[in-house]
This record gives sequence, structure tokens and C-alpha cells, in this order.
Amino acid sequence: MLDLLIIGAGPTGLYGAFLAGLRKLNAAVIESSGESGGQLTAVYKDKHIYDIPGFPKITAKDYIDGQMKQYERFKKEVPIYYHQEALLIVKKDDYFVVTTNQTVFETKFVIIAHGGGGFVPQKLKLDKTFDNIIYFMQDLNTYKGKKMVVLGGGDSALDWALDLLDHTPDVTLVHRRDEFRALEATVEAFKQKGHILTPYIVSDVLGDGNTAHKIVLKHAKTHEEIQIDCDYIVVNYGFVLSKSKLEEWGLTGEKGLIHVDSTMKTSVDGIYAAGNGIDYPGKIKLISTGQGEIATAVQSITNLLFPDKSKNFEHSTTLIKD
Ligand SMILES: Cc1cc2nc3c(=O)[nH]c(=O)nc-3n(C[C@H](O)[C@H](O)[C@H](O)COP(=O)(O)OP(=O)(O)OC[C@H]3O[C@@H](n4cnc5c(N)ncnc54)[C@H](O)[C@@H]3O)c2cc1C
Repeated sequence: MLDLLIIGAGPTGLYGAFLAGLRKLNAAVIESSGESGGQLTAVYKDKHIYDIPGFPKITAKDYIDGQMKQYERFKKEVPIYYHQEALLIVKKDDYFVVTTNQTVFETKFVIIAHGGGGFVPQKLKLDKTFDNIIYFMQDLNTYKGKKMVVLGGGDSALDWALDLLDHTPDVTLVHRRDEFRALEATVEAFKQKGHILTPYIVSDVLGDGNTAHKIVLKHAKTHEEIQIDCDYIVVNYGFVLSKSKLEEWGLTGEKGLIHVDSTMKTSVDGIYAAGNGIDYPGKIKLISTGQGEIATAVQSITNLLFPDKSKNFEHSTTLIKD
């Protein structure tokens, strides 16, 4: 029987794993994908983050690598099991049975750090599928010298289009309106070297087999059609939240977000939550706030498991000797 099972290995869950190790809890983490890092790994690996305390500027990948290095000290005591999606959480007498797509865990406490339950990119509506229509860019070197078409008008679309210009001169940004939601400065920076087409709507994609070669665009006002050659089409129409498991897990919340109290306890005794998937008055969705929340959750659980120990709270400077 585990003391604690953490659901999700994003920046919140990973920090929770480290703290559970530090507090000597018999804990484990389950992660539905094959990698840790949550949104930082899945959505913006190569982007710089500027608001993590102690790091004036760091890429999302380097930050998660750092978190993994910090966690590794406790990897035997607090293993991370990948490709394990939490499906059901059922309360037995004084413990929980968490059923995943692969197995079953028994645990005294649960922390949900699932980032809101998974988000999926808004898809480009087409009758056919092509392998070179992509929704995430992992390694920008893949696009060196390629003809890139980026779809979208928000900050991420413009950021990606700008980042691509460091790897290829042939970047076309297509947006259905003349106005952009992205910052004006970013749009201006892109215009210096990139090509913008507005107001255009995608009317078709032409290709052989699974590879798209041309994108057909229709002018939103004149309806005139043009075709552009492409090696990759990068779609950035934003994300939609996949169905939250909030109700299935019997938790109180709203719009898929779990309500917690000041100890990060949910409406069910023994289940705590932290990170992007929770809500309370004043909640902001940042890496740093999620990590603060899981520190509170791990400590709240430690206090319940070991009431005597909690009277003498010890810092890492005391607990780690090497
Ligand atoms: C483009 C972009 C830029 C951003 N820039 C910044 C920034 O500059 N500064 C900042 O502070 N924040 C930034 N953020 C926000 C930041 O990424 C989030 O606040 C952070 O990722 C939240 O971490 P989390 O661990 O709570 O959730 P997530 O990162 O979403 O991680 C949740 C993890 O749980 C897993 N999971 C989900 N459901 C299950 C399940 N049922 N079973 C098992 N595992 C599950 C997921 O696969 C995922 O790995 C940005 C976000 C985006 C999209």
C-alpha cells in the first residue's frame, strides 16, 4: 500500500515527487504520456520561460531536464510509471483504489496534478489526413530549409513562425483576419523576414498519399483562391480541453477545474490537487504557483501520516546531507 500516489508528471507533479522523496513517503507517480514535463514538453519545449524564480531565461526543455535531475535522487523511492492514465479513483474504507489503463494502485492519499485532464489541439477541418500537417513542433532543426506554412493569429502561432525563421527563410503565416490576437511587436518582428497572408481561409490541402504538397487558400472577402507550396503545415488554432474526469472521480469543481481548500484538499478527504487543474479564489496558472500548491499538499499529507514529525518541520538543508 502506497502512502501517496501523484497523478501527472508535469512541472507540478515532478516537484511533488521530489518533495515526497524528501519527506520519506512511500509514493509513486503515474503519467499518461511517455514523457515527463506536461505542457512544457508537449507544447513549447524550445521556447524560453522568463518567470521561474532563479532562472532569468531558460528553455522549457532545460527546465524539465533540471527538475528530472533534482528528482533523480529519489527515483527508487518514488518511481514514475509512464503510459499509465488514471481512469478511476474509488474510496475504500481508509484508502483509495486508483485504476489506470494498465493496473491498479492502492494508496492512502492521492494528489491530482493532471493539469486539467489533458488538452487537445483544435484540428484543421479536412476530409483527409496528411502526416506533414502538424500541431506540435518538437525539434526545430527538422524544419531546416523547409517551406513552412503556419496557420493561426495568436501569440503561439506568431512565436512559432518567428522561431522557424531561425531555421528556414521560407515561412508563410496565414490568418483568417487582418487583425492579430498576438502582440503587435511580435507581428512586426515576423514581418521583417516572414511572409503574411490575410484574410485567408484554408479551403483545401493537396498532396500525394499521406504527404501534403500544396495548401489552397480562399480570400475571406473576394473569395479568390491561391495555392502555396509547402513541406509542412503547422496548425495553431489553440487547444480544447478534453473531457474532465472531475465528476467521474466524485470531486466538486467547475468547468473541469477541481475546487480545493487552503491545504489543497479537494471535496473528498484524502484526495488533494495542485497545478493547472485546480481552482480557488485568486488562482493563477503558472509553473511556480502549481509547485507551491503541491508543496502545501505534500506537507498537509505528511502532517496527517506522521503527526509527531510534523511538529518539527525540517528544511532540505537539514534533510539532505551530501
Ligand atoms: C505556450 C505556453 C506557454 C507558457 N508559458 C509559461 C510561462 O512562461 N511561465 C509559466 O509559469 N507558465 C507558462 N505556461 C503555463 C504552464 O505550462 C502551466 O502552468 C504548467 O504546465 C502547469 O503544470 P501542471 O503540472 O499543473 O500541468 P501540465 O503541465 O498540464 O501537466 C499535467 C500532466 O498530467 C498528465 N495527465 C493528465 N491526465 C492524466 C491522467 N488521467 N493520468 C495520468 N497522467 C495524466 C499529462 O499528460 C501531463 O503530463 C505556458 C503554457 C503554454 C501552453
